[in-house]
Amino acid sequence: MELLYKSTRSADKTVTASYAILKGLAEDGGLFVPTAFPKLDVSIDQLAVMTYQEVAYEVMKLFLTDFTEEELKHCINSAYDQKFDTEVIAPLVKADGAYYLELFHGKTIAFKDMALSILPYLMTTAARKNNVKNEIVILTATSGDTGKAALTGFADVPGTKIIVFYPKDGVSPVQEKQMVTQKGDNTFVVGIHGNFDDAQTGVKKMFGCEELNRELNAAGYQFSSANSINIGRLVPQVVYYVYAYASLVHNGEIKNGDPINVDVPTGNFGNILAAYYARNMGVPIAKLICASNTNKVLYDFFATGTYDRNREFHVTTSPSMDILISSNLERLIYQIAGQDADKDTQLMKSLSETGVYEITPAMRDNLKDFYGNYATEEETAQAIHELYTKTGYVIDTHTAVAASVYKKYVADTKDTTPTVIASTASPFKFARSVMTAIKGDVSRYSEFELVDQLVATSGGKEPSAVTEIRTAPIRHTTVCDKTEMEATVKKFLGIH
Ligand SMILES: N[C@@H](CCOP(=O)(O)O)C(=O)O
Repeated sequence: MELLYKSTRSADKTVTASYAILKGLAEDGGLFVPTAFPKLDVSIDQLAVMTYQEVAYEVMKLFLTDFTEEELKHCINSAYDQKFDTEVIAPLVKADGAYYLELFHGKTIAFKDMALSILPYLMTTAARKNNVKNEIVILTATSGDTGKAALTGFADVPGTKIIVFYPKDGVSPVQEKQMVTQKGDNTFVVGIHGNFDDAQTGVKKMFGCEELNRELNAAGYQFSSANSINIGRLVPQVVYYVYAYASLVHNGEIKNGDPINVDVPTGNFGNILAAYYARNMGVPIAKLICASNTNKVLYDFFATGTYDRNREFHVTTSPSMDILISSNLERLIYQIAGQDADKDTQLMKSLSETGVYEITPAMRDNLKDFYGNYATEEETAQAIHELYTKTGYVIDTHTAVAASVYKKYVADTKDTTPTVIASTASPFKFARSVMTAIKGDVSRYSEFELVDQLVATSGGKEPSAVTEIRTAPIRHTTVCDKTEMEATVKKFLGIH
């Protein structure tokens, strides 16, 4: 049966999956959502003996129904074969009573690779299916991880250009070096004087600007997105939650049907939303634990029902989560409002005009499966230190936020349901913060000296993503004000 998509902000128009992927964001500014959640049509026992690629097909075929079996399998195999440094693409590591789902074994050592390895294939297939003649310009905002993963995925992909905006002073040194050394004639990287929210707002503004889109089309271009606002980013992320559950069953850690909790370090709300989608497909996920850093806008939202971004923005040691406007929350809002596009539009208007919205008591009732909490900077470092001291296992700062919140969750609820913590990035991306947490003051060492120390401390191997950037030449030096993003895009594309 064909699954169609509609915008969170308009009730009537439906589009195909491939169209939604091509557009990235709906014309009315809303996010594309499936008109219904498909249910898994194979059993968990069957999934438990499948490879990651096979599970990916079983999940994605239900969402991307206008892709043929051959097209989808080609996309999946091209994305996941030999691009990950472990045999198991998303291994589960048990440590201190939780299961860490390591999602960082792709080329850029962050969970974004799980979806951005496949998005370019989905995008080019979608372009072919929809007879797109324009070149697709992938506009991306990043707080550190999406940028490099998207650049790597789209570099030199024919028919595409990719432009990434990142906060100049808001990412880790490794994250920045990964991006500014990116090769590929179709890649553009821009540091902005502003934070991630400024970058994301600027990108969304360009998507919605009719005049700019007209000029772009006249020059033979059209925009799309590599952020999780694009449904083509979200669907591949659903896969690893299905896979994690099936793996726990396969490994005898749980029995088929037993509930699990999922705990996700959260910024733009895409990763935890993917777990929510997996739950709606039939995966027995009990609680969705939303872990924030000191930018705790989501914690406050779950606690009060009011979303309020009018607050101080903190630059933290988990920079990928330094976000006050969590775009994907809109998809959840739409769902808990009973798929009411008018209600969603009203709340999003309030968010953009005042920075605040409040959901109704009925909507709050629909949030019962979520638990929100946050970790301070001190608690984040403590989580890394404690886990390392107890088990020798080293986690990055974002995963540590989730680990710390998991402790709070257990203390609050006494719930002992097996819990999967999404381990979203390699500790090597945040060597300074991780080594500081483990060893104390390491300010006298350079970033790469700390990488060396981390190899010794973790007993691991330096990821090739880090080795590559040690000596790689800087290729991107553009920096602009947050108000100059559109002009910068036009300059790159030669539009005057
Ligand atoms: N954490 C992100 C911010 C953008 O999130 P996305 O999942 O919507 O791409 C980053 O690392 O850039």
